Formats: sequence, C-alpha cells, structure tokens
Amino acid sequence: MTTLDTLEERAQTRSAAFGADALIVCDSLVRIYQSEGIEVQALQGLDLLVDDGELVAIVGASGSGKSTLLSVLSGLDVPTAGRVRVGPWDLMAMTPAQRVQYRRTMVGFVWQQTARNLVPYLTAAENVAFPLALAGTGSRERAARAAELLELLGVAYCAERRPGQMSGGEQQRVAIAVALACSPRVLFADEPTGELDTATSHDVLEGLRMVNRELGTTVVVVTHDPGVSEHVERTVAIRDGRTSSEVVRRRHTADDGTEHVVAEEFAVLDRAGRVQLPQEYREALELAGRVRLALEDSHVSVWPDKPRVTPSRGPATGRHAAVPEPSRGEAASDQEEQR
Ligand SMILES: Nc1ncnc2c1ncn2[C@@H]1O[C@H](COP(=O)(O)OP(=O)(O)OP(=O)(O)O)[C@@H](O)[C@H]1O
Repeated sequence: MTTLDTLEERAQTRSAAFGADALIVCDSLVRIYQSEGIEVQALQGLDLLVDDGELVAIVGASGSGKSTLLSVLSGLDVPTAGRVRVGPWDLMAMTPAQRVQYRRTMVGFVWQQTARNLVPYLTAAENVAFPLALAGTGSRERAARAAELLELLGVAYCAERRPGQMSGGEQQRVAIAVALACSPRVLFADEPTGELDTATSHDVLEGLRMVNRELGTTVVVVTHDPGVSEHVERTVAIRDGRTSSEVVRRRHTADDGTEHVVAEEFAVLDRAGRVQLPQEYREALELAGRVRLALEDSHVSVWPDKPRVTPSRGPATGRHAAVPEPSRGEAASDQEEQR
C-alpha cells in the first residue's frame, strides 16, 4: 500500500537523482520577496543544471529573475524553497561561516559596475594580488599569478595602471583576473558588459571564453547582451522566474571538411512536464485557455481548442490541457524582449 512515507521517500530519491553529475544544480527553485505587503515571485520553480567546465549564458527580460538566481548561486541570498547545490556545497544548509568559505574558495564574481570590482587606488597587478594576500599567499607567488592572469586576459600592459587609467573594457578584463586569483571552480559574471559598447563587450566576452578554455573554469554569465550567444555554447533564457528555452551551438564538420557552427533552439520541459510556448506560436494559432494535446509516433502536437481548419488527423483521442492567458507581467516581458 502507498503511504505518505513511501511517497516522500520516492520524491526524495527522485530529487537526489536530478543533476547528480552536474556541478551546479537548481531544482525547483522558488524565491518570494515580500515588499510592502505585496508578494513577488522572482523565481517560480526554476530548474537549471550546469556541468563542470561549461560556459553558459543566462539571458532574459528585465525582471525575469536573473539577478535573483545569481544572488542565490553566489551565496548572497537564500531561496524560499527548492534545492541548490554548487559542487559539494548545499547552499540551502550552509552556516554563515561556511557561506564565507564558499565565497572565498569555490566561486569568483564579476559585477556590472566596474567600481565594485576593483580597488581604485591599487594598480591592476595589486588588485589581482589583493585576494591572494588575504588568503596568505607569499609575495613572489602573488606577483607571478597576477602577471599570468593579466597576460591571459590580454591586459598585461595595464599591470601598473590604476582603474582610473584604464578603459571600461580593460577594467572588466582586470576584474575577471581578480575574480580568478584564488582559482575558483566557478566564475559568475552579472552583466559584465552592461556599461560597455559593442566592440569592448566582445573583448570581455572573449576573455570569459578564454578563461573557460584555458583554465577549465566553469563560467555562468548573466546578460542582456544579445551578442552573447556567439561567444558561448549554451544560452539559457529565463522567463517569469523559470528557464524557458535554450540555444545550443555546436561545431559541425561538413563532408568537404569545412567547419560550421550550428545553433539550435530548444524549449525547456521542466520536471513537472511544463513547456512555455513562444508568444508568436500562441498568437499565430490563437492558443489561449484550453488546448488539445495529441501523442504522435515521434512527437506531441498542440491544437487550438477550436481549430480554424478541421485537422485531418484530429486529436480526438488526445489529452486536453490549459494554456494560461498571458498575464500582464508576461505581456510586459514579451514587449521587453522584442525591444
Ligand atoms: N529585494 C527585492 N524585494 C522585492 N522584490 C524584488 C527584490 N529583488 C527583486 N525583486 C523582484 O523580483 C523580480 C525579479 O527581479 P530580478 O532582479 O531577479 O530580475 P532581473 O531579470 O535580474 O532584472 P534586470 O535585468 O532588470 O536586473 C522582479 O519583479 C523584481 O522587482
């Protein structure tokens, strides 16, 4: 007989298996903010897996939950519900001391505001050496590490300059070197190109790619920058606090030996079986409220409740489902995305 205990056990087993091999696991993450008596659901059951060594971009309209997700992953914020793990660290169950340790050893950060990343009265080399000094590293080793990282990021010529003597892009590349000083396994970058022009953004994103390739550091970059997907293999779109779609870029060698990059867009099926249909699909077929689902040999089809043309292979035996009417919030974020 199925008891409450067996159901709980089953749910826990399933939860533990989800992302067992991944470096970063976000499992049904919920973050609710209370603000002046109003509840805001910034994350609404978000699932995300990132493998060791991946370079992933997270994109989404303003207010979709990107910064909230990054605050949780960087150990600055605790979600309301769900499960979040980075390497061996369970971010829901860390003590304040463990949180400090996690932030010092496991992860590095680059923020949008260049002033937040660098100490203004230290040179680039001193900025990179600073976290190493705090960790007790000897001065010769600090200098060698600073030189190596500034070289890797293509800003060795800035070593003796202070932030005020560097361009925004140079400052951000030095900031990446600072974030990597203590050899974190994961680098989080929050809008690192937000204050930069297109050409300079390109250099910073290439810097992140270089770090990922040369040092094997896992990189998660949150951005509005539409050009980001050219620099990463995987772009995850967040919408209304959930992962909604992914663009995966793969290298493909044609028969004549030429190499092409093929980008494919996927919808994300969450663990409860939900998929977000793109707005243009919903509008094209007037999908709203109820829809019909039909299981075909190799795929599932979605039909309007009242088809405008009678389908030849009708979904008479299919299942019926409900598509929520777009809420005001959804409509707003769609407009944001189109802008
Ligand atoms: N401290 C807070 N208190 C109340 N609501 C918050 C708080 N932080 C974020 N929110 C709300 O949570 C939702 C998600 O915000 P978040 O900052 O994560 O989005 P975002 O995708 O990073 O947006 P942006 O690109 O504009 O930075 C928004 O509706 C926001 O207003």
